[in-house]
Amino acid sequence: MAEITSTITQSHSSQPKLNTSSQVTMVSHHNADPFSASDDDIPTVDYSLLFSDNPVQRFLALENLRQACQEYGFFYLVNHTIPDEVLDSILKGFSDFFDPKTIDERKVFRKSGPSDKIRWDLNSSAGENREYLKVIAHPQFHAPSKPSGIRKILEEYHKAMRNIVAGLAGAVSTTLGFEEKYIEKELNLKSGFDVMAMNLYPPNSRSKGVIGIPEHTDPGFVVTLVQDVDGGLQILSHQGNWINVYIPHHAILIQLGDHLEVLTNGKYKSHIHRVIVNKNKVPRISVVTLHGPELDKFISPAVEFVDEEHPQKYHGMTYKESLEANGGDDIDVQSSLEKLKIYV
Ligand SMILES: O=C(O)CCC(=O)C(=O)O
Ligand SMILES: [Fe+2]
Repeated sequence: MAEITSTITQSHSSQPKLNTSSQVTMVSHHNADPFSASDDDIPTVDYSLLFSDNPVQRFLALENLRQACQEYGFFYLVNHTIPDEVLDSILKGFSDFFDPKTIDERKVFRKSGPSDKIRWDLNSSAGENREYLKVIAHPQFHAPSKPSGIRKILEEYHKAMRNIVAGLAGAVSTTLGFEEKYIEKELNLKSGFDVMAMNLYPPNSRSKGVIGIPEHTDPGFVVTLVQDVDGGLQILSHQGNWINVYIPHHAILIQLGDHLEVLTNGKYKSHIHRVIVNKNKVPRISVVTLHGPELDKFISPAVEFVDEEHPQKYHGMTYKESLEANGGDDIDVQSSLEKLKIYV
């Protein structure tokens, strides 16, 4: 792609003047990578300090969480209480699950209808390059039974992650100035609808294009993500620049979901992200959980976030309606944030 740039020259008057004739220069962008991203910092939140008995420590940790939610919308969670072995075993478990030799066994989970509880697919095209398994993990837990042990590993991981998310809901409520149970009640997280996606991205040598998963935001309260190796997850910041994600070993990436954005009338936002696979030498596995509200819960901006200065920015919908608003079904959870937004 080439771009014409004009040069600004100083004329005799003190006003700058646009020179459109002889000094027009051609700037070539043939080598510009449209998927490049910066290595800007992503905030880190210490989970254990959010519950510290030391009031000063707790206050500072909550303030750090508030800034991470308001100024970024995504952060690394450390000291989070999930044992390293639980994280290692889910990543190892899915590395075994995605064994290329057993691909035919996974095909039984190909889409069979809108009420699938487990779904598998393999996309290998210019627009998306990943193999994935999705399961509905809450309120009822579903999992494949092979390879042996995978169900137990998945269940243990999901249970531990739900505990963390319940703690985060309390802490995030506090940062918004509410009592700890606020988000839990507004979204009815106890009966929340959780979907897990285990993704396998190919190395660049086996990819049909640069995109692992195209740009999107995710519905729900928060998304939790763990991975085996760094490689290609990028998030679009508030400022509009793409940032590479490098998750510290055994940390969890937290991304705020669309329905926290709706509930807070845009104070805490979800962020567009994508996965780019063109630099990966090895395959990459991620385990992503969308922790959602109860399906029948109607979610709209809470009155506390709406006033003359902050008019209502989103329509209300039940969680189920919003998942289906873009033609997705329950397990194929699709963001419908654009449909929820009120444009004035
Ligand atoms: O695998 C990743 O890094 C991101 C996956 C993702 O965004 C998703 O499954 O919603
Ligand atoms: Fe996502």
